Amino acid sequence: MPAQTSSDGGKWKVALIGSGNWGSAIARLVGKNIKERSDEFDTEVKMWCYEEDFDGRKLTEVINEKHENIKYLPGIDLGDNVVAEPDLIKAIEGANALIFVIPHQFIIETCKQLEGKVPSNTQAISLVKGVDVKDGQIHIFSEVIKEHLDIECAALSGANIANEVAKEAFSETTIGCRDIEVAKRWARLFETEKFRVAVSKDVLGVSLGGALKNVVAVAAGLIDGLQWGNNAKAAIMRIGLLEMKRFALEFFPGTEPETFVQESAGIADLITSCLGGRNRKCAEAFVTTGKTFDQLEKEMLNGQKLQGVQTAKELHEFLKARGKADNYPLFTFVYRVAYEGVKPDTITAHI
Ligand SMILES: NC(=O)C1=CN([C@@H]2O[C@H](COP(=O)(O)OP(=O)(O)OC[C@H]3O[C@@H](n4cnc5c(N)ncnc54)[C@H](O)[C@@H]3O)[C@@H](O)[C@H]2O)C=CC1
Ligand SMILES: O=C(CO)COP(=O)(O)O
Repeated sequence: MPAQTSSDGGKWKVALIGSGNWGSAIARLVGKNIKERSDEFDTEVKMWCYEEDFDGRKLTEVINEKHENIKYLPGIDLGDNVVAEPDLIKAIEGANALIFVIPHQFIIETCKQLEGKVPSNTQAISLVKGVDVKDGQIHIFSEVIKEHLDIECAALSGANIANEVAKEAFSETTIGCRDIEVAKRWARLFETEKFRVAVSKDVLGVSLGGALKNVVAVAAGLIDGLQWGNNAKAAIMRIGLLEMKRFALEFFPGTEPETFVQESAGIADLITSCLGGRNRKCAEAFVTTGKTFDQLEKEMLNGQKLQGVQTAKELHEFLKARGKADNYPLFTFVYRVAYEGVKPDTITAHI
């Protein structure tokens, strides 16, 4: 069969920037898919790893020997066409399709290292859940990546707990991409029978659903820690979803409100994160142990990163500068609990 072409023509050579819990699960999924679609994708997938020692050895060496990320996704075979690479520039060499999948706090420093080194016909997609707040401005990471590297950048987000996707349990996701041909090609790269992809033009809504739900998931975890039960948690999800949508529409004109209620990147991600995510888990322990979020991240996540608490801080900085913190009471409450010692059990007086 001849190679399929898309708006940029020819085969895509894919590289992943990131190799954490979600990064590794996605590397496995993409690596497996690519083997079956070698007519339009190069079969080898380079996966950039932020190098570290693990049991006295380099983590990348162990990943490449065992085909398993024993630290961030233990027990899952990544496949022999996924190759870990500690050098960022080598990892993207020859690639024309970049998947960004690192914790949001590291995106800017990583993009800076890539500036001027990425050919202009490269396509990118951000799987990062978070927002960038700087100098009173707020941006989604697709925009940040586009700005730094001068390339197009789509977004993928959904109800996608990494360990479940890695085990091939059924999930849905949403790709936000303005160019429909490119969107379809990203969908062919990611879609499997068990990982169902919907395509939308709403890059903003897709990105903001993933970023903002992390803050709501922290609130849901506080409710679990307080043992207030399911009615209370459902209320937090409902109030949180409305706050997410309102924030997106107020500060990101052009966001499609339907994305929040119709797409996996909206309500479904909110639900799965409030039931089973890391933000939820650590927030529950915050109440039951009295430890700080920094301590809990270190003790409970084995190197994985919390996104919701830092996002609450970034949103607060942005909203406070505009005198609008009180208009977003749930986001503001999470910030105050994490950083100002406000007691979780006062939530009903705040929201
Ligand atoms: N884990 C999950 O279930 C899901 C995560 N996401 C999102 O995907 C993004 C990436 O998450 P994960 O892959 O789970 O990461 P993770 O939470 O497992 O983070 C650990 C990764 O960060 C890397 N890291 C540490 N310091 C770094 C630095 N200075 N520069 C670059 N990398 C560094 C580590 O080497 C490791 O690969 C996040 O925004 C997250 O919200 C999205 C869907 C599901
Ligand atoms: O984004 C996620 C699921 O879609 C994972 O959320 P956590 O970071 O809270 O684990």
